[in-house]
Amino acid sequence: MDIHLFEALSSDDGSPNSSAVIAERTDPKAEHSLVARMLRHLTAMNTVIETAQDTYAPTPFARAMIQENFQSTVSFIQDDFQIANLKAPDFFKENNYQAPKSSIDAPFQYVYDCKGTHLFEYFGRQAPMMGKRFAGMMALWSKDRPKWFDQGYYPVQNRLIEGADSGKPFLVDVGGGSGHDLVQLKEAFGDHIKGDFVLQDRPEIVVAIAEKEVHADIKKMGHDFLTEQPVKGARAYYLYSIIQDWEDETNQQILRALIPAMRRGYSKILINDFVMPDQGAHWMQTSLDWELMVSLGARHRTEAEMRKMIEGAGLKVVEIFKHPQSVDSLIEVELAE
Ligand SMILES: C[S@@+](CC[C@H](N)C(=O)[O-])C[C@H]1O[C@@H](n2cnc3c(N)ncnc32)[C@H](O)[C@@H]1O
Repeated sequence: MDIHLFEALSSDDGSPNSSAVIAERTDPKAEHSLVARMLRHLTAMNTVIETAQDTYAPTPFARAMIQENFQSTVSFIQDDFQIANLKAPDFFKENNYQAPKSSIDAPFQYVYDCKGTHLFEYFGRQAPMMGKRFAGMMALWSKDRPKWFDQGYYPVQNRLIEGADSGKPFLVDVGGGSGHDLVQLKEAFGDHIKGDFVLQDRPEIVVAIAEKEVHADIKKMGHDFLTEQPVKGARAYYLYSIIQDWEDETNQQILRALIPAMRRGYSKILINDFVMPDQGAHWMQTSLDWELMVSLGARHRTEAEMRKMIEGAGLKVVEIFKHPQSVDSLIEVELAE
């Protein structure tokens, strides 16, 4: 990425070129023999197609690598995060092989020498561009997987759109990152939904999200979700990949902060998260569970653990929805009786 190899490969609209031509187009310009070796390896990895001897064309994946979110994802995983995985054994050794119990004392903090600072605070205080790369990765993570509002998953029409007051906030994406979810929901339902869409995140993340990335009519708002929700009476408060990031006490604080804003019998909280099965977890769940431990000292929960945590915050689980081709769950929550 540093030498813009994927851009060089995809110039000429992806027509095949020799390694010499591709090397000539890298920026900063890399030595031909280095680029040729990269291309040979990328071919072996099925990222590039060798159409003839020493002649290369990009695959759709290589072309996608030009997009900002793909580049953010690779940079975050490779440059920012991989080091925490590599050093995790040292962290475990120093901590007598105990699993991290706190989100401010995990392998990430060990590596970045920031014990006492949560990953998201670290982004805000010391590394806003790391935070932006992280948000790009989250946007890519949800791409081309079933969306919570797709057919066969959560019945948005019946459960949210019907009965929604026009002119009132429709959905608040709490800790919504780059806003990809709201953008896609808006694209899927268009004018069907009358109320406002609100994207909330930490102020530095909201500032870092470029205007072009979210529709102008999605309101953007810096808000700390540990404090009382300022948007009152929305149809839904949506939490995607939020609950998985924190320990139970903090999650209950996040959920309780929504309660004063909720209208009884009308407002819902929608939690989009992995719910770990009691047996036979999918590798996507187990590997993300590991990443959560390394970066946030956090974990995925089983259904029983989720219910206990949600009910302990003074709320009730109405129903848990799953998509047949996905390992995510959408938990619909309302105020307790
Ligand atoms: C795992 S990401 C999920 C982002 C988004 N929901 C998505 O799925 O792409 C967690 C998000 O929570 C945000 N966040 C962390 N602490 C926060 C706080 N105290 N208040 C508001 N947002 C916060 C982070 O900035 C980040 O965007």
